[in-house]
Amino acid sequence: MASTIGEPGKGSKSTQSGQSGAKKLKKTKEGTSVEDKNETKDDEGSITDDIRNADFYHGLIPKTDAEALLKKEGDFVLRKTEHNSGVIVLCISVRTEADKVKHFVINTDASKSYFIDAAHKETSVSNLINFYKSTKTPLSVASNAKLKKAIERPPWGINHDAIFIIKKLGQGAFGEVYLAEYVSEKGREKVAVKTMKGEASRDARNKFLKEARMMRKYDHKNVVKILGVAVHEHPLMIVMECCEGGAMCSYLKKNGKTMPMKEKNRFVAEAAEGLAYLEKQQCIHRDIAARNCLLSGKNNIVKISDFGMSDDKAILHDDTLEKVPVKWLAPETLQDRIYSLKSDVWAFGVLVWEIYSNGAEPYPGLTRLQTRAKIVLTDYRMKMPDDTPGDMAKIALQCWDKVPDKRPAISAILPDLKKLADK
Ligand SMILES: Nc1ncnc2c1ncn2[C@@H]1O[C@H](COP(=O)(O)OP(=O)(O)OP(=O)(O)O)[C@@H](O)[C@H]1O
Repeated sequence: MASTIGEPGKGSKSTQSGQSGAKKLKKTKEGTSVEDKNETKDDEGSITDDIRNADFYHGLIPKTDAEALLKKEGDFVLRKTEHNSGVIVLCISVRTEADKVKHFVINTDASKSYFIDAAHKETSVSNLINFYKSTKTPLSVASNAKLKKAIERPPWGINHDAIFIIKKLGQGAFGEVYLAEYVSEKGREKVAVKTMKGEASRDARNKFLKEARMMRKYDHKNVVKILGVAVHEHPLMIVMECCEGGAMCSYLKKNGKTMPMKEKNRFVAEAAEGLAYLEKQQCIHRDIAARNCLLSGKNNIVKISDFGMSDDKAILHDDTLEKVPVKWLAPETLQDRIYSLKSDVWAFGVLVWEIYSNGAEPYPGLTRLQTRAKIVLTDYRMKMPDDTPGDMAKIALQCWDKVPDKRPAISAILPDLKKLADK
C-alpha cells in the first residue's frame, strides 16, 4: 500500500536522508560553505545527482509552499520532509482530481529499491517517477493521484552553490546572519543570508520558512527584499538584500547624539512609509522596533526587516507570548495577547521614541515586568525626549491611545511625517 505523510509504509524503510546535524559555514571556491558533509553523504544515498539537479526537486520546502505551486490536477513536485521526528524522507506531492494535495513517501528496501507501493519497485527515484508519469498509474487507488506535470523550482529557489559566504553580520533567532555573494544569471551581488541551524525541529523550520513566505509577498523600497531561499541542503538559508548599515538601534546608539534632527525625522518618515505599505497589505509585523529597521546604501535608507513573527490575519490571538518584546507591546497585547495592525501602530510610537532618544532602551530604569504593570494598571506613557519636534511627539502619543481603534492608521499620519522630514 502506498503511504502518504503521516502513515508510513509498514515493513519498509523510507528514503531517509538523516537528521540534520549542526554544520559550520566555511568559504569554498564552489560556493556552499558547509564544513560537516556527513548529512549530505546521507542524502546521497537516496538523492542522487539526477534528482538533486532535477528542476522538480524542491528540497526541504514546507508543505504550504509545495501546495501553492501545484495548481492543476497531476501537477507534482519531489521534496524532502520530516516524516517522523528526526527522520527526513523524500516525498512526492501531487494535486489530485479531488483538488487535494496528497504527499506520498518514497520508501526503500534492503536491496536499495525505491517504491511508493511495494507492488512496483524501481532502482532509482527518477525511474520510479518516470514509471508513474509515463504509465499514468495512480500513486494510490484511493486518491487516484496521477503524475502529469513536474513543476519546476520557482525563481525563489536558490542553490547553495550560488552562495559564497563572506563574513558574519549578526545573530538571528535560528542561526547566524552572513554577508555573502550571490551568483545568478544577473551577475554577482552582495546579499545577506539568514541561516537556520541544522538540528532545528520541524516547527522551527516551518517558522523560519514562514518568514521567507511572508517576505516574498512584499516589494517596497522601505521593506527588506527577499531574493529567495536555499532549502536543498543544510543550513537552510533565506537570501535577502543586504543592508550594510546594520540595525538602526546600533546606528542610533553610535551616532544619535551628533545626528542632524532632519535625519532622525527622515528615519521616522521612512519607517512609516514601509509600515504604511505593510498596513495596506494587511501584514501585522508584530516586532516593529529600531532593532528591526535596517539601514541600506550610502544614504542609510530605512528598511523594515525581521518578519519572523509577522502574519497576514486581520487580528491574531497568540497564546504563547513567548520571548515577546514587552516594551514594544500595546496594552491589549500585554493583557489579552491580541495583535492587530493597531498594535503595530503602538510599536511604531515606541520606535519614534527610540529614534529621538538615540537608541536608548524604552521605559528606562523599568524591568519588563514593571513596564507591563505600569502600562496595564496605571495607563503609564513614556515622556518623549526633550528635543523631539512637537508635532512628532503629538503623533507618537496618538499611537499610544489605549483604545486600538482610536490610534491612527500609519497611512493617515504618513503625509504629516513626510512633511516634517522635508522641513
Ligand atoms: N538584510 C540584512 N542586511 C544586513 N544585516 C542583516 C540583515 N538581516 C539581518 N541582519 C543582521 O542580523 C541580525 C539578526 O537578524 P534578525 O533580527 O532579522 O534575526 P532574527 O532571527 O529575526 O532574530 P530575532 O528574532 O532575535 O530578532 C540583525 O540585527 C542584523 O544585524
